Formats: sequence, structure tokens, C-alpha cells
Amino acid sequence: PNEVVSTLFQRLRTLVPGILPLTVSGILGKSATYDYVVVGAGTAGTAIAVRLAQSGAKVALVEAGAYYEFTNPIVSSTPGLDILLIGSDPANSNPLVDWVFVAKDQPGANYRPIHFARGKCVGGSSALNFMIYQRPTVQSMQAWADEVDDHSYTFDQVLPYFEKSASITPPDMSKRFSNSTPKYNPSTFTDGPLQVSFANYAQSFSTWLKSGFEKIGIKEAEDFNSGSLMGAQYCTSTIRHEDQTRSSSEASYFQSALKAGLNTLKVYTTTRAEKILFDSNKKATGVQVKTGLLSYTLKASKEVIVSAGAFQSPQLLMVSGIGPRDQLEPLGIDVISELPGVGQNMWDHPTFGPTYPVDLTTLTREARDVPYLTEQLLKYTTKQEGSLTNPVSDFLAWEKIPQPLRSQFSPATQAKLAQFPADWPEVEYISGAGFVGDFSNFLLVQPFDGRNYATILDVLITPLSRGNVTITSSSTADLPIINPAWLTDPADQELAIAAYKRARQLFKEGLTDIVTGPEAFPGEEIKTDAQILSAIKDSLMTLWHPACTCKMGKDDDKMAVLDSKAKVRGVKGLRVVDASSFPILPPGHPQSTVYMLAEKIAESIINGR
Ligand SMILES: Cc1cc2nc3c(=O)[nH]c(=O)nc-3n(C[C@H](O)[C@H](O)[C@H](O)COP(=O)(O)OP(=O)(O)OC[C@H]3O[C@@H](n4cnc5c(N)ncnc54)[C@H](O)[C@@H]3O)c2cc1C
Repeated sequence: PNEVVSTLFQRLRTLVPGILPLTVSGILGKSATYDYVVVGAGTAGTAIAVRLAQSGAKVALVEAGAYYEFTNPIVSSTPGLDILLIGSDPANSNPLVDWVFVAKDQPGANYRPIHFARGKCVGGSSALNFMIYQRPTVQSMQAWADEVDDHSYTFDQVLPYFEKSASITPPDMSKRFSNSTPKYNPSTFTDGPLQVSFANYAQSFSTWLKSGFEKIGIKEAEDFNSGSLMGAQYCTSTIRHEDQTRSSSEASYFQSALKAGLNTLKVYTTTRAEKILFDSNKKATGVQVKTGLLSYTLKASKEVIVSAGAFQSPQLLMVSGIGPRDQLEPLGIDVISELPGVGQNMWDHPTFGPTYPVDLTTLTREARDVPYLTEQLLKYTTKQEGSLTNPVSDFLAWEKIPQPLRSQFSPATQAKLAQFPADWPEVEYISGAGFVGDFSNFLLVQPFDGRNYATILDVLITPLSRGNVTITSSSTADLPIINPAWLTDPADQELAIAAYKRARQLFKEGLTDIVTGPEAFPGEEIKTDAQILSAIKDSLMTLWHPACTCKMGKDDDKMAVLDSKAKVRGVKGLRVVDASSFPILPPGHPQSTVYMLAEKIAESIINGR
């Protein structure tokens, strides 16, 4: 027992750091001058701030939240707990680390209010995400380069920045099931700070998926980080291999800079950016911030960089006078640069999918069988093994909808889908080792009937619906209104129905050895296309990938907010670097691209200097 207690104690110390990083804290409440002020210590913000500070510049990093190790202890650090407090029910949230956005009045979600989690902490959304790490395709990055008329965004040109941001550790096959060997390409990683690896446990459900997908025509893929996605394979995850904890931007970029004794970076936690300040030449001179009741100014002698995420970067621009004139003037905001694209053009990836009973151990057992859960907790804390090392979704498949389903698309939908390049998948299928239902609360929805359940999450990867972000006041204390507008383009509805049928086909033709009964959700009685669409709307959820709300674009693109170096048009000394800067949302999960962009723009700023 002494040994167990001692191991547990040591383990807890790695999950909840004992020392507050006071050495890097700015003096809260006191105005100061830096070379760069970065707003938002999220995924992009932490990465770019650390890179600028490593170049010798003095950098202030302003973050509205705190350290997640204190405001979401254990939950954020433990891969298997990533499903907690991020469900579609707004009550299923932790406001200490989440802004708790709610998307309302969405016809595509049958008007259910949808909780849209966004990280509010050092680490931002990388502290809440599902840890899937995968990169876009060659042709999708060509589309990005074409969209911004800048060849430096082609896949070959950006690969060094993907590589620079991350390192990879091979899977420990002595701890995983022997039939769960992943394929991957280690040559596209370096010794970058972000830790990418594989969990010390594969979901049993996932061990059936390679053969299952093959039976419905989706072949095994070689890997998902070298420029192609079509096919099925285990994915890499942002897991620190040595202790099987989450590798967020905080645990990677920030902690490694801290360990190296970086003293040019100062972090202002629990501090909200209120407004970007400009001089008479429209040059950004700093940021007005607020900690508690204290408002003060952090001056930037070189540049202000906004990395407040896809909802709050456009908000901060708008309250500072940059955006659509018809939104700003009625709120009494003086227009400094009229840019109609701020807050528009929002891309997101909606998800939904059927659930079946399966003859395997899944999350359902973990949630309902207390002795089993205790065993897993002990395994995780003492040996870094077992199901809690696994972020739940560890196997992916990608495709364009095949015949005969494809021929059922209307000519309009076929034409719209044809705009996407050949290597850009239309649909992703994600392993979901548990009951998902309407995504309201992953823990509470697990049935008590003693059976295990598994789900395939369909994700629309070529969404054509575009949403927006609008402000209701001139204060960043009021959350902006988000309107993802899921499924408002009829082509998305047709694609969603086809994707649903493919997921059902997988269970019925590919997974017959493990399926133990009829469809549990939404149910066999849902048959016609109209019924399927209605069931999709009743359960649709975001995959939390909002992007492109301050998009970069060509000089003649009126909706472009940024140039291809992420500089805000119409003003000086101001950039936006995060998921909002994307001109398009490339296929898949965006965090790898957010890190790539932070590395690329940091290098461009440093070289430009
Ligand atoms: C639940 C969930 C699951 C996801 N799963 C995956 C996945 O598996 N794989 C993947 O690739 N992607 C995933 N994503 C998406 C991915 O995490 C995001 O695309 C990415 O982290 C966005 O990075 P960002 O820098 O744009 O914004 P963020 O990381 O959200 O950073 C924005 C930061 O700005 C701060 N901020 C905002 N306003 C202000 C203000 N006024 N003043 C000061 N600070 C402010 C916020 O608190 C936050 O820290 C997921 C996201 C979520 C929420």
C-alpha cells in the first residue's frame, strides 16, 4: 500500500504542477511597454508568443482565463477525460476553463441551444480538445495558396512549419493490444515542442475498424500527416508519451520555454483585452486590458498580435473599430478600418452519427461499472496504462461519397462538391467507443442496460454553409453572438444523409462480428431520407472547428480581413494569428494548422525585423 500511495502522490504532482509559474507573470494592474503584445494565450497565441520571446523580443501574453491545471485539474490533463463537460447541453460545461458559448436558433440543430466549448485558459482550446493531430492535404493547401495568392502556403512550403512545431514518439506496443499497430510517418516530425504520440491503449472498437472499413470499400491509409487523408488508420494524438498526459500549447511550448528559463515573456492571466489602441496614423500602439476592476495599458512598440480565437478575434477587432460599418456605428464604435469580412465567412464541421450495441468493452462500461472504472483509474495513475490514456476517438477514416449513393446527389450538390480538389475528403468517420446520442452529456447518456455501445461520428469535411459572429455591445465583457448556420446549404443536407447511410453500412456490413442488436440510436424505424435528415438535426453537434472569421485573402477580395502575412488591412502594426485567420478550413482537425500558422508568422515577423 505504501508504494501505491507514493506512486499516486508522485503522479498527482505531474498532473497538477505544484509551482505557480510566478516568474513569468506580468505585474497585473500595472501599465507596461513591450515589443509585442499578444492577446489570447490559446493554441496560436502561446506558440507565437513563445517563439517571439525566444528571438529576444519582450512579449506580453494576455489571457482572460487562468492555468487549467488549477481551474480544470486532472480533467484537462487526462486524455480519457476529454469527453467531460463539453457536451451539447450548455449545463455540461466548466465556466472556469470554457467561455460556454451557446449557438441558438439553429435550424440545422432543430433549434436546440448548442453548447460550443471554447478554451478560456493558458492553452486555450488546446486544453479542451480531443487531441486528434492530423494535417491537411497537398491539394487543400494549394487551394489555400491560390485563395491568398501566396505560393508560400503550398503543402511543401508549409511542411517545415508543421515539422518544426511537433515531435513524435512511437507507440509502446508492449502496452497496446497487439492487433492495434498504427501506421505513421515519423520523418515529418522534428524535436518541436508539441508532443505527438499514441495512447498506451487502443479502443477495442478501433481494433475492428480497419477490416470493417475495408469491407465497405475504404482501404487502409499509410498515415495522416504527410499530405493525404483518404483511407482508414489510427490517428496520432497530442499526448505526452512519457506520462500519457495532454500536450496542450501550455504543456508544450509554454512549459518548455519556462524550463529553459525564458525571461522575455510575461503572462497576464485572468486579464481581458478590452480594446486595441491606435495612434493618429492608424498604427496599433497597444492594448487596453482589465484585470479584476483595474483597467490599464500594455503598450506595444512593435506590433499587437490578436490570437483570441475564431469568435473573439473578430469581436476584439470590431469593438476596436475594425469591421462592418453597419454593425459598428449603431453601437457607437468609431470606424478605423471598414472591413465587411470581420466576423463573416465562418466555416465549421458539424457531426452526428448512429449508435449500435457491441460485444466489446467501451466507454459505456467505464461510465457504469464502478469497479472497472476504479481499476482503470489505478492503472492510469500508477502505470500510465489503460483506457484513460486514450482520448476516446483514436481511429479515423476519410472518403468522398462513393457510388451508388453519389448518383443520388442533385446536380446542384454534385456541382458544389466538385469545387473541392480530388484529395479533399467530403466526409470523415471518427471512432466513438460509446453511446453518443444527441451529444448532450457523454457520461449521462451511457445506458444502464449492461450492454456496451459504439458510435461512428460522421463529420462534414466540405461544409458549404457559412456562419457569422456579431457583437451586441462595444465591450468584450459581453460574449458575441455566434451563428454557425449548420446545414443551411442544401448540399450539406444531402451530404449528411449520404454520410449517415455510410456509417450504418459500416455497422451492418463491416462490423457484423461485433454488433449485437438493432441500431440503438436513432433506431431502425428511421428509414427515409426525410426521417434521416430530421434525426440528424435532432442530434447534430459541432466538432468545435470554427474558423475563417477574419480570413486572409487577396488584395481585391473585399471580404479579406488580412493579407497573407496575417496583417490586418487598413491599419498598421496589427495581425490576427489563429483559426480565424484561415482563408479556408482545410480538411480535418485544425490544431496542427493553427500551430503551423503560428510558427510561419512568427518566423516572418522575426525575419522581417
Ligand atoms: C472540445 C473541443 C474538441 C476539439 N477537438 C480537436 C481535435 O481533436 N483536434 C484538433 O485538431 N482540433 C480540435 N479542436 C479545435 C482546436 O482545438 C481549435 O481549432 C484550436 O485550438 C483553436 O486555436 P486558436 O488559437 O484559434 O484559439 P484558442 O485556442 O481557443 O485560443 C483563444 C484564446 O484567447 C483567449 N481570449 C479570448 N478573448 C480574449 C480577450 N478578450 N482577452 C484575453 N484573452 C482572450 C481565450 O481565453 C483563449 O485562451 C477542438 C476544440 C474543442 C473546444
